[in-house]
Amino acid sequence: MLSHWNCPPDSLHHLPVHPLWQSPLTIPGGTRQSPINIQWRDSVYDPFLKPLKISYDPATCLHIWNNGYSFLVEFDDSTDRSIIDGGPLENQYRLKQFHFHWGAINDWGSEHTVDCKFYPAELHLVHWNAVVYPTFEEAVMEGDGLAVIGVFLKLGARHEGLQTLVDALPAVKHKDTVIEFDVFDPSCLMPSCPDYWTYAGSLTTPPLTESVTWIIKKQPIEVDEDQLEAFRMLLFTSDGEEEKRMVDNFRPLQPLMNRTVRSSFQ
Ligand SMILES: CCc1cc2c(cc1OS(N)(=O)=O)CC[C@@H]1[C@@H]2CC[C@]2(C)[C@@H](O)CC[C@@H]12
Ligand SMILES: [Zn+2]
Repeated sequence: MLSHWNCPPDSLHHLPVHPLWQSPLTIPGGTRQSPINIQWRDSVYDPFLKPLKISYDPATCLHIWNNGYSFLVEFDDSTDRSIIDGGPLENQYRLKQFHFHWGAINDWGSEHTVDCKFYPAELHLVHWNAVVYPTFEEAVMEGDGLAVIGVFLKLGARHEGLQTLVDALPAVKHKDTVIEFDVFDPSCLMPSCPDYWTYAGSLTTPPLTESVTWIIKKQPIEVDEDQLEAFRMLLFTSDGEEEKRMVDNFRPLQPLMNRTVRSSFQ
């Protein structure tokens, strides 16, 4: 029996459901929810898709914030110094923040799957359409408001660029802690291969708005076990509360409905 999002029922493991998702999992009338399973053979090559252009200024990095759901590395988005352009996008989009989703163990953790395969973690770089909308909060509510680049993390060699971020994580162990983090170039987290899938979707955390053009890189980046363990020692809980490890902070797969996933590669 294939579930409505065409992945076989999760017979081996009963995937954990984060408390945030124990409430109603669906948005009434939602037709373009995320994450989804990307069935490689069903994706459609689109020769008109352009290469994705990424230009980030490391000096726009501001701080790391544990918001009780993930840790966000936030950027100064008051100018067009860190932007993406091209790809499936009509405008350039400004980098606002990046964050990750991961599992308690390496068998799962990513939000998107490829042919029903989970990766241990997934990086999201959140950008907004400052050409058309005056603020990020307004762009969050619009169909072409956001563009999120997704990069899968797989277990392998230590990622030197990620290590500077990993070394800072103990300082944001608890929910609502923030530390200054003022130089970081997220381009170092991009895989070398330019290939990507793209589809129209949503935020995977509240407000779950259907405002995201997703750009999912085909090639994962490699990180080592110690780096994944560093993510898992963060807490969902504030200082003084009973400790709950920040793990399994990914939303369950959502139905594809009437959508096509396009690929930039054949
Ligand atoms: C980490 C998952 C996360 C948090 C947030 C967004 C997006 C997020 O990840 S995801 N997977 O791209 O959906 C976009 C909306 C953001 C929110 C962080 C908190 C806010 C910035 C609010 O203060 C106002 C808009 C909110
Ligand atoms: Zn995310």
